[in-house]
Amino acid sequence: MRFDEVVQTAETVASTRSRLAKVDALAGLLARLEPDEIAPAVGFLTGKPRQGRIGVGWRGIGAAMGDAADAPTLDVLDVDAALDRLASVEAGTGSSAERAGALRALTARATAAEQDLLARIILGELRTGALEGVLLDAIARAADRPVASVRRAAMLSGDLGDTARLALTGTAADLDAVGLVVGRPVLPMLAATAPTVADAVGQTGEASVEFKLDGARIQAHRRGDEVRVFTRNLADITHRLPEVVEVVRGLPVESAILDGETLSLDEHGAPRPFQDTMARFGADASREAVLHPWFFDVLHVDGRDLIDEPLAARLAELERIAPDHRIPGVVTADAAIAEQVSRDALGAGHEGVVVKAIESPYAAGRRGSSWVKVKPVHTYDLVVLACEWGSGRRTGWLSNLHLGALDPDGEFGEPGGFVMVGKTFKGLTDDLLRWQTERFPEIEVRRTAGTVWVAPVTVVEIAIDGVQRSTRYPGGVALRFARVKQYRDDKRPEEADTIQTLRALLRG
Ligand SMILES: Nc1ncnc2c1ncn2[C@@H]1O[C@H](COP(=O)(O)OP(=O)(O)OP(=O)(O)O)[C@@H](O)[C@H]1O
Repeated sequence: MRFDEVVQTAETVASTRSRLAKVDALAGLLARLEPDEIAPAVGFLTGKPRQGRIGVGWRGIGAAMGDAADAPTLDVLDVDAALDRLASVEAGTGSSAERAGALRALTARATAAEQDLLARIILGELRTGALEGVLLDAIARAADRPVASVRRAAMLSGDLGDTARLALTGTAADLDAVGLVVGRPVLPMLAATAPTVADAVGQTGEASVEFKLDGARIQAHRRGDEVRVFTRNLADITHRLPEVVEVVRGLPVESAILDGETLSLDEHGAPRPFQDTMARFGADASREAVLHPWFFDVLHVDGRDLIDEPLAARLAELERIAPDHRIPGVVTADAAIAEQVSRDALGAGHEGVVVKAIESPYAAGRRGSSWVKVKPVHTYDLVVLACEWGSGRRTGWLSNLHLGALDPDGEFGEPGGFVMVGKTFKGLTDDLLRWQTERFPEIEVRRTAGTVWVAPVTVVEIAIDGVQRSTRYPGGVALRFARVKQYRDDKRPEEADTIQTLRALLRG
């Protein structure tokens, strides 16, 4: 298939608000793909190429976008092969020139619309949070399979392209046979939010009310002596967490998949700031903080998949295999007892609680209502749209952040775009100022004397005291007393909080 057909479908999907029309366009495209084109095309549509990170940034892309071809000639497999070449350039002397050459060879054959999509694929910058859900429907439609089967396979394999290929080319039984594989990460189950613990328990009924530790999500897989640890986004960080690997290797099991949180504690056992934990996940990992794993779920033990078992059974297994590494919590249906757990959690310096329906299965990759988090401090994940140069003590540093909330349906602009809701320079440490002054020019899209506008790819967690109506900002809402808590490298922009969530606070 011509790459241009993928471009046109992506344009159709972006230009309509109708979910049905999006599914129609995508299902039509999927049905026309050859088997070996399916996984690459799904990678193009979701901005997550099969090859993973390509290693070309904004500057590299800008430099490679010369004259465009008049007519489309590229095939899906041409682009896939070119991305293979780009991704396989080894870092080292001459690598950027080699990458630039390979990229220019590709873009020279692309039309202007194709170049545009290529840039966004390579930067992984497609706004596709909502699109993945639509794609699941489209795959189900094109393959004539139940959406539930497609979703389950996608969540358990963590790979939408592979799932599409299997759905479209295999039998229904092949799709249903996709299960957990020890060593292959599963999309984690996520939590909804409630304003109070009583509301949360009202929603779940009898629940495991657990401390919500403010660390980083980990998924640990063990087979024999081999242990692998993955992040919330399924990146393999085994080599960064030797202490966690040791703990998992010491458990009395042959194989297991565990879900939990890791964080560092100070000498009194109180949690250290989230940044200390995240520093260990980053490229310049320091070894100062020792990380402890705390597990709250178990998905597999010794050949048995547990994801369809009720939480009560999974917790019993967890107690059996890792009693010393369980997250603190209490099983109760009584709101007063649950409130006490929350007070204990906050008293010990943690974020709040997660209230989990005791009968619920593990819904991989879903933010359902079986898990409900309650955090007294309001924090929201927003996206940096621009940054202003500081003054006074901050002269020479990029300081004041322009913050945007996700607008998934384009209620205030382009679907999947971001709506500005406020600015802040509060809460920024010198380390963060230094980091953003280095980082933002790398993702700059334009600048004026005082401000650098950046690609909307950086997620930052912001604490606020509330919101107020605004005539200045297009979404009609502005943050009150916003301050930076931390950058969330483990979140993608399409996972940011939405403008609708912030607007709902106006009513609250
Ligand atoms: N006991 C617990 N059970 C589940 N998740 C927990 C627990 N303690 C801490 N967490 C963390 O809280 C998160 C649950 O909230 P959610 O599913 O909304 O993820 P999130 O989008 O990363 O949220 P947040 O930004 O609040 O951490 C998990 O991803 C996990 O990292």
